[in-house]
Amino acid sequence: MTAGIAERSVTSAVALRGARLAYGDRVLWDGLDLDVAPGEFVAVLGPNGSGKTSLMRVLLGLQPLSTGTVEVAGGPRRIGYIPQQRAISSLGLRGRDLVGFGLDGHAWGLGFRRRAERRIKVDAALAAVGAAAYADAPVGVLSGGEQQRLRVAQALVGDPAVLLCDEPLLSLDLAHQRVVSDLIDARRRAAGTAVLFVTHEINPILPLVDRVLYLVDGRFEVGTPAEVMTSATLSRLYRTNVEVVRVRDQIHVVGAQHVCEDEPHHAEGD
Ligand SMILES: Nc1ncnc2c1ncn2[C@@H]1O[C@H](COP(=O)(O)OP(=O)(O)OP(=O)(O)O)[C@@H](O)[C@H]1O
Repeated sequence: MTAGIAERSVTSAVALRGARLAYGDRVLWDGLDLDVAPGEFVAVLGPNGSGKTSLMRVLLGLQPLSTGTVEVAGGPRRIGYIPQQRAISSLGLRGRDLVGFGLDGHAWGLGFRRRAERRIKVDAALAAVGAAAYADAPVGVLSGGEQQRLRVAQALVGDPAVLLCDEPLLSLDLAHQRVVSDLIDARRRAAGTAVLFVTHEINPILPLVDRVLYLVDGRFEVGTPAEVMTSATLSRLYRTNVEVVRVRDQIHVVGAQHVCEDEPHHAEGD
């Protein structure tokens, strides 16, 4: 059975059943069953090439499953997506234009009333992320953190039922990491938006995480951080001796090469 994205009337925001994704002989994951509840925050972890971005692409309807089914509440149009950060150099684009791309259709050709409604939504999204002050500046002159706030606003402006975040904290300093993760957390609490958050670093978001999906080389584990982030579970996934050490409120993974949490972030374009 080939999967298609279907609208879903039941309670899960995202449901994967028997999901398998393979490129040729290479199986990224197989037999993946995952229900994400409205308002739930799921961290997606795993080393480079384990299939985290591919999972986002499946949920967006851009990549068909090899087998199994995927369903997203409201269909792909109710998904907000924060892609991996790339610096935007455009001087012809303003922040409010970028955020407006998160709404269906274009401002051109709309009647006065629809244009006014659109502007109200964009202004509200800009205000929610604290970007109103630079909404009319060319995006290319803004800092990485400012651009990232605009991407969050763009993902939220369409009132998503599901928010997919692909390493949204990459290249942000600690203060901006906090701002962006707090914005995402506030949204899911206020609007019941389900969040799937791809990251190489669980610690900055650990207080927010309800469950972890950990992908390694065709194997995976789903559970609470306390269930998944253990020496036994990660050693099984990595098929080598991995030690999970808790220091205060942080989790450190040591003892294996290619274990992602203690590696520095890979550079853009990797
Ligand atoms: N369309 C495709 N055809 C063939 N192989 C692909 C395709 N898309 C991705 N891959 C391969 O699948 C693997 C998983 O890629 P993916 O980008 O999903 O990994 P990831 O976990 O997000 O990695 P990273 O942490 O490096 O971003 C990679 O080895 C990649 O080269």
